[in-house]
Amino acid sequence: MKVSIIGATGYTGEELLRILANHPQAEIVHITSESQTGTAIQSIYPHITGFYDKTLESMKDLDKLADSDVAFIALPHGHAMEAGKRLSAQGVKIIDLGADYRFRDVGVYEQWYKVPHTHPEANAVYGLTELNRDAVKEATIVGNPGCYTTASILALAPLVSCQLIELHTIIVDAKSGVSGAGRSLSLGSHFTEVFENLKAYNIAGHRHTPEIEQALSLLAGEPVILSFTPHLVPMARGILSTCYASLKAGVTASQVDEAFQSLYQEEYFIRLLGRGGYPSTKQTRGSNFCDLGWHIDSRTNRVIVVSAIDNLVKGAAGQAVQNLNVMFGLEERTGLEQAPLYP
Ligand SMILES: NC(=O)C1=CN([C@@H]2O[C@H](COP(=O)(O)OP(=O)(O)OC[C@H]3O[C@@H](n4cnc5c(N)ncnc54)[C@H](OP(=O)(O)O)[C@@H]3O)[C@@H](O)[C@H]2O)C=CC1
Ligand SMILES: CC(=O)N[C@@H](CCC(=O)OP(=O)(O)O)C(=O)O
Repeated sequence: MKVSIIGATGYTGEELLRILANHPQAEIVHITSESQTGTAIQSIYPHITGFYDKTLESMKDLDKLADSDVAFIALPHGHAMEAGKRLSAQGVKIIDLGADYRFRDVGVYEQWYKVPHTHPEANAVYGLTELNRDAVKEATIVGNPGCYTTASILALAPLVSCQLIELHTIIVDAKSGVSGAGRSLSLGSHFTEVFENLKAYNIAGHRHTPEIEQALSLLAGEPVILSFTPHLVPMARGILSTCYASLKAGVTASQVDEAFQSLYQEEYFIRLLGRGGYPSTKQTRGSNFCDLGWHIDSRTNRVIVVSAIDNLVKGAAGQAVQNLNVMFGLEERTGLEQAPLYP
């Protein structure tokens, strides 16, 4: 299978290379960068072996990439649509790691991302694999989910689909490592700003809010709106999402347990730590696992679900490769079975 990566110099591009180096069916044919065209990838990311002969090409000559079976796009939002449109018209399957193909209603995308959608006819599938596997199988364009959204939707999906919670009470409180902001330099991700610091940002306005709401609304069969607060933590990788909701009257702890078991017991990448479980980012670091633990607070009648992922793996490149495997009829775990890196 011929694979290209558009935007290979960023963190998620790097992570795709790291994972695909161990994927027996993937042959990397093109990798692109605009700032470092002509540079060998080995000189940028010497820790990855397996691609010593690969040099970064420009995506300006996009038609050259048409010999690929599939292209991963790992660009900032707003930049995937032109490549997606042109390459998919030439029969190349697309997996976009950014936000351009995540929304069913392009009006919602335009409202939150402040960019016109130039490929509204794409018929893209939202690539949260565990919830959308059948559609991903048939997809030609996949909008790979965001990192906070993957952790949060997987945490809340059992409760919403089994109708166990009051939908208007959902609160998502999530923390991310700094690689979630990408590799380019900015004041907010500067070492002295982040080290020994913990802060919330984009309260009541983060762009992952409508993405979580879209997925949960589809599961609920009615509109869901919720509060989402992201935080930046001084670590390189990892997302911990703590999700709260009020239980509907009469819902028991064992109904909550059953909801998680019935949705996820067959899912290799979802590890249920059970009622009373405490997921942590280090237990998933470098892996495609999502760990879930849930608690019932009988004093407040709330359920609290804790979810941990690696933002660059299950939150981006790992899930993208999981989707690649589903789209091409491969065993879903191919290239993704590495254990978390601990401690
Ligand atoms: N980091 C994370 O944890 C996650 C990221 N994502 C999404 O994945 C996408 C990539 O993220 P990430 O790898 O972190 O980002 P980085 O900032 O690390 O990398 C961005 C990449 O895009 C290229 N690029 C930047 N600006 C432009 C431009 N104007 N035109 C063309 N290429 C450009 C860069 O290449 P060069 O400058 O060399 O040309 C680089 O390869 C984003 O949409 C992000 O939101 C999704 C889930 C998680
Ligand atoms: C720590 C940090 O800055 N994280 C990023 C989320 C990265 C991401 O997944 O954003 P997309 O939806 O654009 O893919 C943020 O909050 O914007």
